[in-house]
Amino acid sequence: MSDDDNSPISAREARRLFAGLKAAPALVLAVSGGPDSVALMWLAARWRRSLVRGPQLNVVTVDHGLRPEAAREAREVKRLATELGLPHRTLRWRGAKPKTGLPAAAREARYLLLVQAARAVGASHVLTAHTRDDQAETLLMRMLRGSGLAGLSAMASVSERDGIVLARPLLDVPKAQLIATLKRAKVGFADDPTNRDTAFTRPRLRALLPQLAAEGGDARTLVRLAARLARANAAVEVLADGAERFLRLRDRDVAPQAGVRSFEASAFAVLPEEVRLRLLLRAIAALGHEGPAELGKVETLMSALDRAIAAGPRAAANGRPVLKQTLAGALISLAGGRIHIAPAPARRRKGA
Ligand SMILES: Nc1ncnc2c1ncn2[C@@H]1O[C@H](COP(=O)(O)OP(=O)(O)OP(=O)(O)O)[C@@H](O)[C@H]1O
Repeated sequence: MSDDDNSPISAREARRLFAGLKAAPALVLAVSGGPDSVALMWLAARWRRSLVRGPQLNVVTVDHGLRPEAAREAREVKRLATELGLPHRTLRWRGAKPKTGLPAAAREARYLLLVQAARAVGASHVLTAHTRDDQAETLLMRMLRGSGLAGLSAMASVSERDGIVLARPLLDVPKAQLIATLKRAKVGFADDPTNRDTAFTRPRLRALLPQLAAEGGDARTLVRLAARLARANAAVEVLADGAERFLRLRDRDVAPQAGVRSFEASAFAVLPEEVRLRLLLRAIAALGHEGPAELGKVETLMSALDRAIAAGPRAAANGRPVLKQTLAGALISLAGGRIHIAPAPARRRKGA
C-alpha cells in the first residue's frame, strides 16, 4: 500500500489485514463514527461474511459526554451496524472530566470501557482503526517531546491490556484508502471537528504533515522510522532481560527479600546506560505504586546513583545509605554496595 494510493481496500487486501483474527472467538470493533472506524466496521463485516466460520463481531461506541453531537453519531453507528447485521452498544463515560489533560483522560476511560465490553461478550480482542497517518502523527508528537526509544517506536500493531488483545489491523493503511473504500461503498461517516481543533497538539501537528511530506518526510517514511526504532527497542529489551539474569546469577548467595529488588552496585555500574535505565524503570514500575516513572526522572536518578557508586564505599557513613530517593512511589537506595528498590512508605498527609 502506498501513500498516493487512493484506491479502496479490496476484499483480498482485507483478508490479509484480518488474517490473524480468524480463530478469535469474538471481536469488539471500536467505532467512533469517524471515517477510519466506520471503514474498519464495514471491512470487518465484509470479511466476516466471506468466512464460513469466524469470530463474532460486536461494535462498541463510547460516548465521552463531551460533545452534544456524540449521541447522534453513536445512533448513526448503531444504524449502520444493524444494516451490516452486527450487534452494537453505546457505552457512556460517566467519570469526572478533568480540566487539564482531557484527551488523555478520555482515552484512558475509553480503553477501560472497551476492554470491559470485550470481557462481557467473551471477545479476545478489541480492534481500533488507527491508520498509517495516526502512526506518523504519534511518532512526530513523541519526537517533539524528546521521548526515548520505547516511545519513538510509536504504536504497536498488537498489544495487551488486562488480558485483552488490542489490535490495530489498519496501522499500515493510509487514511485516504479508507475514505476511498467508504466512498465506493456509499457509506457516510461523521466529521469530528475536534480533529481540527488547534487547541490540541495532535491537530496542530497533523496540519504540519503536508509540509513535512513536501520535504520527503511523508507518513510512509515516518512510519518506517518508527518500525526501525521499534526493532531496536525490542533488541534492547532482550538485552535488559539478559542483564537481569546476569545480576540474579551474581546474587545466587544473597537471600532474597520479599517485595524488594536489589542489585550489586558494581555489577550494575558496568552495564550499558540504556540497559541500566531499563532495569531501574522495570523495578520502579513493579514495586512503586504510582505507575511508570518519567524517563527524564529516571535519568536524573541514574546519574545520582552513578556518582554515588563511583564515590565508592568510603562515602558511606556508619553503614547508612549513601543515596535514598523516592520516585513514582518507589524507594531507591544505595547501601552496603547494593542498590535496593522497594515500595515507598505511604506519604503522610498534611496535618496528619
Ligand atoms: N468514541 C469512540 N468510541 C469507540 N471507539 C473509538 C472512539 N474514539 C476513538 N475510537 C477508536 O480509537 C481509534 C483512534 O481514535 P483517535 O485517533 O481519535 O484516538 P486518540 O484519542 O488519538 O487515542 P489513541 O490513538 O491513543 O487511541 C479510532 O479509530 C477508533 O477505533
